[in-house]
Amino acid sequence: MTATDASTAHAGDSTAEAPKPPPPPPALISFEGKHARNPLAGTGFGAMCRRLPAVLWRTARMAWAVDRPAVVLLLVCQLLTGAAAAVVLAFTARAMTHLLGTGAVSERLGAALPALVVVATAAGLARTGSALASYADGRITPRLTTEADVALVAAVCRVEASAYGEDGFADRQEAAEVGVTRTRLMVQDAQRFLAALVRMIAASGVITALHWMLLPLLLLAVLPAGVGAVLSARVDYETHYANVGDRNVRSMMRWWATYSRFGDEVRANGMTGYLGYWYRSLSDRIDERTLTAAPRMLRIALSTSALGGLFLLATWATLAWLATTGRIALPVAATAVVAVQTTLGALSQFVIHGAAMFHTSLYLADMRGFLDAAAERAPRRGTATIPERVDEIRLEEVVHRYPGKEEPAVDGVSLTLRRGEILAIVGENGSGKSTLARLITGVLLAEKGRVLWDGVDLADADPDAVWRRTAFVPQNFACWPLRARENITLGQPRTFDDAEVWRAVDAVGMRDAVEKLPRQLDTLLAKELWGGAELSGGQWQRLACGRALYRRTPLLILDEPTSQMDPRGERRIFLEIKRIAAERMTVVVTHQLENTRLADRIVVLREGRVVEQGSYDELLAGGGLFAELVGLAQDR
Ligand SMILES: Nc1ncnc2c1ncn2[C@@H]1O[C@H](COP(=O)(O)OP(=O)(O)OP(=O)(O)O)[C@@H](O)[C@H]1O
Repeated sequence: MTATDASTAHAGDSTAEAPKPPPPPPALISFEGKHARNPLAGTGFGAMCRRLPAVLWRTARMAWAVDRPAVVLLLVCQLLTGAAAAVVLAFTARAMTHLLGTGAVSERLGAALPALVVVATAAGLARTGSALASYADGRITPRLTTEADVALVAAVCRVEASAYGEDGFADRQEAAEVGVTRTRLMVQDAQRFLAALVRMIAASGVITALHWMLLPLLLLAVLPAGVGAVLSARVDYETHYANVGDRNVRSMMRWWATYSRFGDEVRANGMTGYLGYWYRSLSDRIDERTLTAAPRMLRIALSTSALGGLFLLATWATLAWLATTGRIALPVAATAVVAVQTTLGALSQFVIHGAAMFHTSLYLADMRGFLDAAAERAPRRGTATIPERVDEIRLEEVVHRYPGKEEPAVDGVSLTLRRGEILAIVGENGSGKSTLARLITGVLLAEKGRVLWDGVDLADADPDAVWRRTAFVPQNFACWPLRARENITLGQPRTFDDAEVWRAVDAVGMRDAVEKLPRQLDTLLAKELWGGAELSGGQWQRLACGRALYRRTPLLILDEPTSQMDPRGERRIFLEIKRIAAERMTVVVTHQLENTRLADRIVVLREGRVVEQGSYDELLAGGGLFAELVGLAQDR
């Protein structure tokens, strides 16, 4: 995917008189990756129809997995409704024969009565069956949607971190999200399609018994509507597909623009107007594509309706001809009128719901495709386990290049970290520090070279075993909308009481702040939630450090852990790191070079390579990049 700013104008002059450039419209997003191939491109009508049995089968399997009794109830009800429809039609015909026959009215009514009773009973059964089928659908659908949603979230959480950087991954995820919301229509569509199918078979049998010519004509009358519905679904999906990228960026922007955490930036920088303009411009662009499709939809609807109407006219004309030429008796002709209406209704429902199923299946295919793609990107590294106590991490000529980048972010780094050691990683912005931290933890795998934990290559190790032994504070940590307790334990408590949690809270100097929360450790840390509370930026960072300390793992790795902290908090964290260092390997990435005094060794990165390493004093005396950076920091 490429994004190009439609305008690169800059506001150069802030005086009121000077002309200002207009606000730039949203970036144009165009697909160039292989994922951009519309799955419908080159698919013919026949191929589209052949999808239906597969969709039905998959729906049935998914529904069966969530609620078997409801599926059985649904199927039984469909059969019952269909059979009842056939009985209604057949006995209506019988009643008609009596009612339109010869003899006194009372005699004719009397003769027709048994058939009318059967019609009423069957109609009642059909209604009951239909209500029960809706009930079964109501039981299956919410759980089916939840299953799909949970599967999607789990799949995304499981993929290798490198997948996020793949071209189009986020757009495919967005398309899959639409698939999840469409899951709610899946059972309904399938149920209505099946109901119409059963009714159609029943009605076709009855109408064929009246005269063989009627059914083919009715089929011809309905077929254009079916073709039209499928073609319209195709156009609708094409529009949806063209809008995926824009919709994705719009929903991202919507979140950033409306999230309270970023509200100050939006207001105090006067961004509200631009955000509103941007949002509307992008929405207009999406609408424009949708509106472009409208005339195509109209053409399809008009032409297929006209064709269908012609065939329907032919059906009625044939019926009139059969009756007037005496080829069928008058009572049979009257029954045929009812039968034609019923069969027409059943056939129309059949094609309309068939098309709806096809339509839904397109979105579900996106979801399925994404889940398959995510499964392919799940870690497949091997099953080698890591010892409980890790004594050494060794990097051998490690190289990592992000997708689409010319230069590697980490370029041939070799270093060894031993238990009890504190390693500081420093360097200018973009020199590869965070990437190196991600490689040490195995969140990223080396493209070349090896990362060995006690001799086990992370490329062959079970990632869960590695991450059970890791405590990582990334540069961009999350402010979880969980209780304060879970923000420390991350839902992985080590003890049954809170003693360890308070110990971690104390270690980062947060006891006062947590005790002042309305429900202490039970307080939800999200002020948007009822009863929730908010922390300051530095307090959040202290909490993030607290959870890493709580884990007590062989590797503690902190990427800019104190950038928002006051000097007291910063000192406290570093003293704690030093205090517990003997039991583990510690890596600290920092721009606060004074803090590196506590490290046993400092590694200086430049353009992904280690250019210096040694103790604080050695590097300062060396007069290299480190000494220069320290000088710049002191010169501020
Ligand atoms: N997810 C990513 N996808 C693509 N490129 C990335 C990604 N993360 C980082 N990079 C690139 O890799 C290089 C190294 O980035 P890295 O974040 O490791 O630097 P850093 O030394 O931690 O920088 P800083 O001091 O600003 O945090 C940079 O050129 C950056 O643009």
